Amino acid sequence: MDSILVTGGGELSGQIPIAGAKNACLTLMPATLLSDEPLTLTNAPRLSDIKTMTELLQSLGAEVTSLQDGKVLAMSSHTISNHTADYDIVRKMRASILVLGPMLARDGHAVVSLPGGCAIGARPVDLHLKALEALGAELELKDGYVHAKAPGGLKGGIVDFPLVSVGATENVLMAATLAKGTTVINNAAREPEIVDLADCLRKMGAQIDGDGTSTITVQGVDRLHGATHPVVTDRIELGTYMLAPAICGGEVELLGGRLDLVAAFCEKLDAAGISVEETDKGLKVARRNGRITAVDVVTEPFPGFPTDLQAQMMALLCTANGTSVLEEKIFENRFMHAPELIRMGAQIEVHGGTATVTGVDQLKGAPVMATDLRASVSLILAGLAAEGETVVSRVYHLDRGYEHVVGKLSAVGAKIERIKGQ
Ligand SMILES: CC(=O)N[C@H]1[C@@H](OP(=O)(O)OP(=O)(O)OC[C@H]2O[C@@H](n3ccc(=O)[nH]c3=O)[C@H](O)[C@@H]2O)O[C@H](CO)[C@@H](O)[C@@H]1O
Ligand SMILES: C=C(OP(=O)(O)O)C(=O)O
Repeated sequence: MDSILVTGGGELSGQIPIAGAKNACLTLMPATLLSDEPLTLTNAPRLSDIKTMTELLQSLGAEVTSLQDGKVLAMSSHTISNHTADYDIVRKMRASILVLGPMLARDGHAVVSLPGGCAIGARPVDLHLKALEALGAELELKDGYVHAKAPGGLKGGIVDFPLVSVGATENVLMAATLAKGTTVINNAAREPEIVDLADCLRKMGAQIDGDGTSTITVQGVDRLHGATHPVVTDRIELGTYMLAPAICGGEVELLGGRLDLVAAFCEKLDAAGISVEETDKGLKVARRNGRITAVDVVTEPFPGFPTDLQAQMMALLCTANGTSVLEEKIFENRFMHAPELIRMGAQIEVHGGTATVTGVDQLKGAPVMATDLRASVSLILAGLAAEGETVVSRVYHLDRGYEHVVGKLSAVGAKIERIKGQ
């Protein structure tokens, strides 16, 4: 198993290009199942999760061709030849549940394995299922699979989400595009990935209003057609690399970065003493002066501070002046990076969903273990600021969400390399 060796110290300078968003691409790809015409995605990220979604769609009968080194995905789903999403693929990636809504909407039946829990929390899919039931789906849970039917086709309905779910909003939004009549989704997620999905679906002929707000209205249409769509910039990759100069010093420009994607995160960076400037090409980030100032962070659905940047932000706050309190409100077990950061000399106390971080002068390199995607990259960021060498093991988590992490960070002066087979 590969690991990443980071040698700390030294300021960073230069440019890092930001890829298309993993989480947008993973919901745009299943949209191909809604139409018998081709859907082409440009600006796709080159990630193992995208390969997994490719494998899943192919298992359902879709053609998926990766062009231009993986940056373009040409997909076509003339017919869905298999309506069962198998456990062996679904268990690798929770976003697999997103094939349920499209298959059900197009052909009136689908069988999808339940994804099960994961390291950061239980992550049930009850909200996906209830939302589809509101559109007339008949569901049965059997042998670990959701067996879904809509014999006369889905019908528009009112979906009232009791809590904000990105995936459930995406699933029902896709399903509603082909349902008969009008669907209203209340308490919908407002993430940029939802807006990107709605933009793509509109290009395919869907009638959607209100995406980006808490109420989305969908007027069902008889069929969707083909389209070409660029995947939105990855705001989590953007935020992650914004933290590199914040932690190490220096100045780095994030190409393709947009303030509107990371506004709440930038407010916290500002309070911590990090400057963010808009340029023609993206965002330029530098540490204003001296030591980072401690700040408190609460994770929330968009437009709040994203849970997917909490681990990376914690890495920054480990060397801040003062005590920071981080409250994780989305996932019940998303502080697994804390014990690893403690191995590097950080002072962190975790009680339930709250982590209290008291800044230390200097982190020290150590062997550490990645437990999930964002935890992995937080350990790399901490390693960049630490004295000596840090070896991050289990980096397959990282490959799910960061393309060319070693190349991107080396290009701005970081001392980082991938070590094969350790
Ligand atoms: C592929 C993808 O886009 N993943 C993102 C997506 O995950 P995902 O779509 O799975 O996250 P959700 O927004 O659905 O989860 C939010 C909360 O709702 C709960 N919940 C969700 C669904 C459900 O049926 N029942 C239920 O109780 C979850 O356990 C969690 O506590 O949004 C998360 C929150 O921004 C991000 O961290 C993930 O990176
Ligand atoms: C939690 C994440 O992804 P997923 O929902 O695919 O597990 C993430 O991107 O940080």
